Order: sequence, then structure tokens, then C-alpha cells
Amino acid sequence: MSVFTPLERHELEAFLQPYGLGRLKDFQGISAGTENSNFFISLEGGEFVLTLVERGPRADMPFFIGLLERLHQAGLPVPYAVPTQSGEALRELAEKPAILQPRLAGKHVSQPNAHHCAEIGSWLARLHLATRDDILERRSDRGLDWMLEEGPMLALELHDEQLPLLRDSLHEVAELKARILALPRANLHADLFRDNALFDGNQLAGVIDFYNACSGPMLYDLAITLNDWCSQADDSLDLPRARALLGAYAALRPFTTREAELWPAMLRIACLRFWLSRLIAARRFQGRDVLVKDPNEFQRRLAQRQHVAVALPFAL
Ligand SMILES: Nc1ncnc2c1ncn2[C@@H]1O[C@H](COP(=O)(O)OP(=O)(O)OP(=O)(O)O)[C@@H](O)[C@H]1O
Ligand SMILES: N[C@@H](CCO)C(=O)O
Repeated sequence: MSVFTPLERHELEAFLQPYGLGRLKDFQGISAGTENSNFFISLEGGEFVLTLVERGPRADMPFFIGLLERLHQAGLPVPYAVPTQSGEALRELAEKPAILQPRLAGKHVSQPNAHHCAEIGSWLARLHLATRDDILERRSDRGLDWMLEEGPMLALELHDEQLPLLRDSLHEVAELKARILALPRANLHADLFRDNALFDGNQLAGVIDFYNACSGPMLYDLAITLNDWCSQADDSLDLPRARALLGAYAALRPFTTREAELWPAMLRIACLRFWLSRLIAARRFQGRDVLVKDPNEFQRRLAQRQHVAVALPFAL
């Protein structure tokens, strides 16, 4: 299970007291996450999730809190940091940045249908529309430069037959970097996988886990999302789901010609990002009781995306 920082009841009770939300009834570590420590917290005053942020600089916490507050104000279903009675939203527990958020209803969907994908496409367009005119700047710590730095080092750990795919992909990043950075920008979720969305039946109940959020090209967010929501068991794209996601997105924010041109490459670059980050996680947590997702899944997807059959709809 992925609770990196276990908590004792007494330290939790002391931490929760300033919220004025009543007695602690129950708490439980959440095994699902891979990056942060999360706990379901049941208080007399309601159900909450406590997150201890394990990765990334503390200086970024006001960005996450500010972005979630803005999205909450814009009516998007997201968790947000609950303040204490004296107005403190960002706190510290066990020497980690800590925030308490309302627990959202709903369940993760592991086998999405076209309707789920359309809901996700609309949500992503709403995120981008709510932020593109006044972007909260944050450079991704898993961005293009990071790929170009980490890729060659990780190559040393790969088998020979994996190297051409990695080398070609890094070459594509270097070649297209300037054009990608010139694409239309907004705030990105940058990790909108199925395990970061909660559904109530076919209805999207909320999107969680903004700890990879950043500013950047909107098309990159779409590629990350599509690669997870619309991949089939053989890692190729499922066309009806992909068209539903892209169509719902484009109905709210039409794509530009430049975005349409870079779309196939963007899908590949989004695969590379998670291939590399999963290789790093696999090395870091080897032999530990931590959920590590399979890096090879994204190697296979990267290989599959060398030919992309799903064009962007409605390119201007
Ligand atoms: N606000 C919330 N409401 C309901 N459930 C939540 C909430 N926040 C987190 N969870 C639950 O906790 C689990 C782990 O949370 P989260 O995805 O944020 O962790 P993580 O370690 O950052 O994971 P990863 O980066 O691997 O997606 C989620 O899958 C979800 O089940
Ligand atoms: N969603 C990521 C993990 C958290 O960033 C992955 O599937 O590799």
C-alpha cells in the first residue's frame, strides 16, 4: 500500500482540532495512490481526505491550492483545501505539507465507455477555458526538458531492443520542442488518468489529484488524457472512445491547425513522459510495499502511436 508516512491517531487528532469539525470518528490510509500519502478521515462534521504531499517543492503548494480554489469557484467538481477556523488552508503534518479536502462521491471507472470519455473531454475543455485567459504559471517538473535530461540516463538501464524507440522519441521531443511550446496554453491537470476521476454512473462526479498540474500547451493535457482513457488492451486507440472525448472537448474549445499538425507527435510525447516516470518510480520503490505501475505499458503505447489513426476533429 502507498501510505509513505503512517500517522498515529493522537497526532491526527491534534492536527484536525483547529478545523472545528468535531470529533475524529475513524481514519484509514488509502492504498490506491502512488505519489502522495492519502487518508480517508471521518469527522463528526463530515467526510474528508487528508493528503500529505510527498513529492515536489513546498513552494508549489500555494499554486495547487490557488488553482483548486479557482476551479471550485468556476463550478468545476474538484476537491479544494478546507481552511481551519483561523483561515489556514495549507498546513504541515509529520514535516510534510498537508491539506484537508472534502471527500468527493463516486467511483473510479476502469473500463470507460464513450459516454465517460465525452464527460472527461468536456471537463478538460472547461479546465482550459477557465484558466487560459489568466494562467497561474507553474513549470512542470515532468516537462520536455526533464524528458531530454532523464531519457539518456534511463537508457543506460534499458535492454538494447528498447533503445531505438527511446532514442527516436527523444529526438522527436528535441526537434518539436519550440513548436510545442508555441501552442495555445492554459493550466493543465497533466495526470488525468482513470484513477483520478470519480463517476456516479455515467456522470462525472469529480476530478482529483492536481499535484502534477502546471501551465503549458493544452494539447499535451489532451494527449495524456486520451492515452489513458481511450487505449485498448493491445494499447492501440479505441476509435469510438477517442472520437467521443475529442468531439466533446472540441465542442467547447475548437482546435487550431497547428494543434492538428502536432497531434500524432503529442500523443507519442505523452507516452514517453509516463514511460520515463514509471521507470524512475520502479527503480525508486523496487522491493518496497508501494504501488508501482508498469513502465512497459507506456513503452508499448509509444510503439503503437507511431501511426495514429485518430485525427483532431474540427481543425480550423
Ligand atoms: N477528494 C477525494 N475524494 C474522494 N476520494 C479521494 C479524494 N482524494 C483522493 N481520493 C482517493 O484516494 C486515492 C489516491 O489519491 P490520489 O490519486 O490523489 O493519490 P496519488 O498518490 O497522488 O496518486 P497518483 O498520483 O498515483 O494518481 C484516489 O484514487 C481516491 O480513491
Ligand atoms: N498517473 C501516473 C501516476 C501518477 O503520476 C501513472 O499512471 O504513471
